[in-house]
Amino acid sequence: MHDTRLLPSVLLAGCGKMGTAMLEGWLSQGLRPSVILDRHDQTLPHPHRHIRQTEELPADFIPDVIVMAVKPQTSDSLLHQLTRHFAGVPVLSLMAGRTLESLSQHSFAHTGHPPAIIRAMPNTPCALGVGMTGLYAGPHVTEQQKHDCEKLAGAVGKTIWVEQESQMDIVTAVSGSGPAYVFLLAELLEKAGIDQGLPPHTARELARQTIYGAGCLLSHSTLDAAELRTRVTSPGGTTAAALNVFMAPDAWPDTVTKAIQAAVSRSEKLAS
Ligand SMILES: NC(=O)C1=CN([C@@H]2O[C@H](COP(=O)(O)OP(=O)(O)OC[C@H]3O[C@@H](n4cnc5c(N)ncnc54)[C@H](O)[C@@H]3O)[C@@H](O)[C@H]2O)C=CC1
Ligand SMILES: O=C(O)[C@@H]1CCC=N1
Repeated sequence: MHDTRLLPSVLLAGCGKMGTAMLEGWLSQGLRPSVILDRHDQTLPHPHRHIRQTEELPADFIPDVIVMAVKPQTSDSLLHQLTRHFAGVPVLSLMAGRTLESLSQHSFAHTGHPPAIIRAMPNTPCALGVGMTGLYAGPHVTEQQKHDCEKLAGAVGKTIWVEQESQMDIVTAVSGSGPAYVFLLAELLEKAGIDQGLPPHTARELARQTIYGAGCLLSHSTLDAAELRTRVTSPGGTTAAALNVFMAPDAWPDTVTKAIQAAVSRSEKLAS
């Protein structure tokens, strides 16, 4: 009998930046005995096991969910081997851009089972339990399989289901890649503070804590982001002076639109 207080067991294929972020959160919550497959060494608490290649899969192990967290460009042969080995086990694919159609080609074709694939697009704040994961379920997924995948994603942050697969490209561009945009803002704020004459450690502390504090305010407030912005902006004051630069039509509004379009378009290309 499974311990229902624990998260579903996983075969986590790929434990790099994203796989590690999810795994850290899962381990801190309690995970049924799982296997992590990665070429690189991993230190795991008992009873979880690390293997370097599929040939080392323990004979007594059947996961509740196969989690694919390798690069989308290099996943095909691994997916092929794993879905042959674990026929009928659902696949939770974290891979940007890989569509159900392209994943299906490399999965259950040989087993006679229809592919049970759920796509998920998490982000690295999952490591601290404050991630955001968009989810999309394919047609052959049972309610129990959806529930297991949502439990895994929900253990490391918020989850949201999208109704059309094409929307996963937009989720990827907005929240999957999103932390990188915020880290870039932190870098640029820190640099600007130094350029204006602050000591580096002071500029770093100001930039980081400001982004953290603004993120907490957004998370706890029911107000629109625009209203929170307005509450910082005194008429004729310092914020207005900076926002006049940021909000010029060819500045942030245009740049953010173009950047998100570029990410969506890259996600679409990764499908082929
Ligand atoms: N990094 C991020 O913020 C996010 C990444 N993703 C998705 O997660 C996936 C992984 O991305 P990252 O973690 O950034 O990449 P990564 O390169 O850090 O991790 C991939 C891991 O897979 C392992 N690996 C690859 N092929 C293997 C094989 N055949 N056998 C054993 N181990 C193998 C590598 O050793 C590496 O540790 C990608 O598909 C990406 O689209 C999704 C959301 C966010
Ligand atoms: O850059 C990438 O392709 C992955 C997907 C979202 C975040 N990292």
